[in-house]
Amino acid sequence: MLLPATFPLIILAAGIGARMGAKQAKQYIEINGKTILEHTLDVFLSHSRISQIVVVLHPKDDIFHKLPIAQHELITTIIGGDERVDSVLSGLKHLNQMSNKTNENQYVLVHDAARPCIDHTSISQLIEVCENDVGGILAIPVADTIKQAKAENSLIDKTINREKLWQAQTPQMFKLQDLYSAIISAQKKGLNITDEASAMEHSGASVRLVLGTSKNIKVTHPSDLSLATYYLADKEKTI
Ligand SMILES: Nc1ccn([C@@H]2O[C@H](COP(=O)(O)OP(=O)(O)OP(=O)(O)O)[C@@H](O)[C@H]2O)c(=O)n1
Ligand SMILES: C[C@](O)(CO)[C@H](O)COP(=O)(O)O
Repeated sequence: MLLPATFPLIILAAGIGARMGAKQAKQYIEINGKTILEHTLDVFLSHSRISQIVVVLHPKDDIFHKLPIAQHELITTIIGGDERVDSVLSGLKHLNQMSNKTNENQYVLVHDAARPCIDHTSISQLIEVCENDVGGILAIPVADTIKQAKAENSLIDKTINREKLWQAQTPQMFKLQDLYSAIISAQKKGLNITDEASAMEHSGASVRLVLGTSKNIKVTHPSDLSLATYYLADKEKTI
């Protein structure tokens, strides 16, 4: 019987967490005795379909290599860039260099270190939908009424029909070569690429939306920490 395929993962941990405003980058804030980055890595290291993890770090990071998890055999580290998309490119280039022969069908998953509440079921569902497809992302339908502001920003221009609106999450999964080409081409056109899917969309690809959960928050502002703490404690109870 054929074993299910396994895939490399890029974990983006090169941000500075400006909106969090903590002393250290937000991925190193401790929740329930572990850093946010360790929580995130633990979920993927214990998932049977992840073959290796490239952790993308800030050039001035002097914390990661002091953590015991840095010694894990599936983990390698590299240095990221100024913007999130530059860090993704660093990860993709590294994986390309590591593989002996270029495999056009090699998929890769990309995930924000700042999303520690990701769960095994969501990862499995994303992989099952995407592994023989163009690729896709975890996302959830927008739950609130959405307003568009006028130029002045504090007056409502109109209410947007939210029927087709989804909030993008990570992980996102695409073929490595397709994603690399899509990002390079989007950058040449000067497009603002805030996630992997947007680069793929600009390349004309039909990207799949895979239903995630609202627990997979991106820890961005100080107020997100209590919610992440609650979700992570809840997750540990169920393991
Ligand atoms: N140059 C960058 C910028 C961001 N990230 C990573 O991308 C994820 C999502 O980005 P965001 O939440 O914006 O993180 P920060 O850039 O750290 O936060 P801020 O924008 O508030 O500074 C995070 O895990 C972050 O570490 C990265 O690897 N490289
Ligand atoms: C990729 C992402 O997590 C999707 O929601 C998000 O776009 C990245 O965060 P940023 O704050 O826009 O850098």
